[in-house]
Amino acid sequence: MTTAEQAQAAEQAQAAEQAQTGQVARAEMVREIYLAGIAGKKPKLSTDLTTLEDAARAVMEPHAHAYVAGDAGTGTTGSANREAFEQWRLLPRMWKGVSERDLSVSLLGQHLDVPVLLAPVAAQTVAHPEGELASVRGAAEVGVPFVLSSFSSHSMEDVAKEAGSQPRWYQLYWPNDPEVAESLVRRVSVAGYTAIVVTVDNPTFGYRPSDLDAAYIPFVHGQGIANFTSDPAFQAGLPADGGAMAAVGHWAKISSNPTLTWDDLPRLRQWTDLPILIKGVQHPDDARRALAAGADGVVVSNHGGRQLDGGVAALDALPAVRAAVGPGVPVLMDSGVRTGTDVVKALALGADAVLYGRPYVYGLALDGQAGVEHVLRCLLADLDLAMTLTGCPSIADITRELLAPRGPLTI
Ligand SMILES: Cc1cc2nc3c(=O)[nH]c(=O)nc-3n(C[C@H](O)[C@H](O)[C@H](O)COP(=O)(O)O)c2cc1C
Ligand SMILES: CCCCCCC(=O)C(=O)O
Repeated sequence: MTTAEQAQAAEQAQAAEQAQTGQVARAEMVREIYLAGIAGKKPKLSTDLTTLEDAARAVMEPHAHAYVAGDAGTGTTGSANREAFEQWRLLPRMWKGVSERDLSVSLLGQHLDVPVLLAPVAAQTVAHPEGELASVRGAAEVGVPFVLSSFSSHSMEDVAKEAGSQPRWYQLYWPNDPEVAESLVRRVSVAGYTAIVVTVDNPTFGYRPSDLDAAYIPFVHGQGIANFTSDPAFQAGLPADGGAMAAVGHWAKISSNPTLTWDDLPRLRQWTDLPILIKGVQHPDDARRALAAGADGVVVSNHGGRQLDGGVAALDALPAVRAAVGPGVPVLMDSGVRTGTDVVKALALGADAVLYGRPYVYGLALDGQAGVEHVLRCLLADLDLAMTLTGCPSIADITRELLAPRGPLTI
């Protein structure tokens, strides 16, 4: 071996050792909340999600809680999302050597410590004054990547400064103004975001009785429009003497875009080299069309049941979408994911990773950054334990064989 080869081998050995140590440290961190509980240390916030949501409801302004919790119409899509997870049971396997678990995945060429990202949630200052700044810090602390909503309360640049080294992605609501759309997209890469998630299930706001009864949506009150008010192309379209209300009015005019078709996607490609995921896909043909139009992957989602009432559960749509796009294409899912075992079920049915939505907003409302961290630690501890108990030392071990439909086994 030459000296150069020896040095390279030593470097590789060191990198492998560091990865191993990092992995073990992560597993310990993930389990911290569980081990603390067993050791008799009471957590500040509940580790039970229903209790946590009740506590959040008690501290949040009623209209803010209505906005976060709200579903479309009679809530049947929201209920279907949860029922779909209940239809499946885990069938664990024993003696699979699970003393160490590796929760990491590789997606779009990026290393993710865990197969969970924070879902884009608009206007987070309704839950806590620090909004997305606290959420992204909490996520970074536990190694969870963040997807920032187009309609965030803080600008993408300000959020980026708080994000640490975890990957951050940007969710795009493609505005009905080409100059603003292009300007936003170009800012995304400059601010260090590493993927764009284009949401397609929102050509208009859903029919949400809780918001209508409370006569409240955050944007009308100037919350959730920071990416626009900080944008030069948006500012150029404002009347000179307009003031804050003019910004809200202009935002309302361009923020939703029912004109879009799949033929528009190549235009986005001209503005960015970043990978593009399409969020809100439910029909397998739409997944195929998204890829044909230039997308790199899809997010199976019904927006947490907030858009269309009476829709299919996202988990029920997932296997057909996976089958349509084939094994190598990134497929994420959200809508109804609440626990570590839900994550295992989604992965077993074809997702590469999940987006986690409302629960972290409840953590944010209860205790800012620490609340988000708490909720994520609970989820990841539960996921780590679920992998241990089902016999999965790595994410690749989570396969369809782990699942059985409710009822007697037919194996
Ligand atoms: C308060 C709230 C605001 C949301 N804002 C956005 C948004 O700006 N962009 C987007 O793509 N999805 C948005 N979503 C949808 C989430 O990204 C995700 O699809 C949904 O929360 C998943 O459902 P779950 O929270 O019930 O699991 C929002 C969801 C909530 C609850
Ligand atoms: C016209 C689209 C408004 C979307 C608001 C943010 C969102 O996705 C949600 O509340 O859900």
